Amino acid sequence: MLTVRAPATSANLGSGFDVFGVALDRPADVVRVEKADEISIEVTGVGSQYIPEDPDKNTVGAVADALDAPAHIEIDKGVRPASGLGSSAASAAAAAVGLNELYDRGHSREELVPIAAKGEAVVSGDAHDDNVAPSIMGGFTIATDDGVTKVDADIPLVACLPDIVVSTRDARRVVPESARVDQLVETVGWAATLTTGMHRDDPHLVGEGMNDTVVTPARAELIDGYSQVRDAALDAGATGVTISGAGPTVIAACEEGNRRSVGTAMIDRFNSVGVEARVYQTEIGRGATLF
Ligand SMILES: Nc1ncnc2c1ncn2[C@@H]1O[C@H](COP(=O)(O)OP(=O)(O)OP(=O)(O)O)[C@@H](O)[C@H]1O
Ligand SMILES: N[C@@H](CCO)C(=O)O
Repeated sequence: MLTVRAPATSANLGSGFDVFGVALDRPADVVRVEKADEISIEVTGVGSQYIPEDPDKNTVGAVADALDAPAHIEIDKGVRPASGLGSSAASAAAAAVGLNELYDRGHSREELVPIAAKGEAVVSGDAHDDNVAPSIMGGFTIATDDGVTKVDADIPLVACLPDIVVSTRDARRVVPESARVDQLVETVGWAATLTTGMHRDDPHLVGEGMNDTVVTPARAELIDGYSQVRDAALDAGATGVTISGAGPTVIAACEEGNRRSVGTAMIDRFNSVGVEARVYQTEIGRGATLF
């Protein structure tokens, strides 16, 4: 039996819709894989009551199929489903790394990204790579059809998860079908600024690059209190704030010493609009770890 820990991730980061992602130091899923004649799945942990054990409906089933690697797969969820923290991707990433090793398939970490993304297609109808790439490879990742570029970056982050459920499938329905040229121009500027910030470990450039006038405003409507929470985080010293993945988690970049005050401000503001929330004081972390 092999054990793999794969981290939560935050996709998009505002200006990088379906492209940018970061691995978070915490929380994480822990997945155990053991060779078997057919695929079977057991799920425990946070939100496990909402996660199907049917291999056709769980992200890890699609990964085992793609690797032709039948196994008994135990998933201990640390990442709540429908959180915007890449919950479905963390399990898929862990399964891809574990089954690749168990069956000695010889794929590189980068080659495992599109394989793990097949699991994402099962739950959201779309095989986007922006959560599985950082969960497998760690750091800040730029995932395109041409492959994954990874930057090891050190940026303090606060992820605030409200007690609201937003499925990726629903959040993709509100994404606008088109954008104006002036919006494309500003998005390119922000994306370039964010990428430079990651290279320089500069939370101010990263925060500025987390802006977005195309997808985030449409999705903000799905999260009660989003704009108030964003303002509160910025007032408390966050350098940038946006929706994490498809939401409802709200993610803030900040300086090392500001994580606690930013997190407290975000929770308080969600509470003030009647929404319970919890906070992860975290940072950009490593990819899936095999034990
Ligand atoms: N192994 C798994 N872990 C978590 N959710 C799973 C898994 N397999 C299937 N699902 C289903 O996927 C859905 C959650 O995935 P979804 O992409 O909506 O959330 P997320 O992964 O937290 O968000 P995001 O991709 O925005 O970060 C739930 O309906 C859940 O039942
Ligand atoms: N890029 C994806 C991430 C969520 O899985 C989205 O925002 O829909």
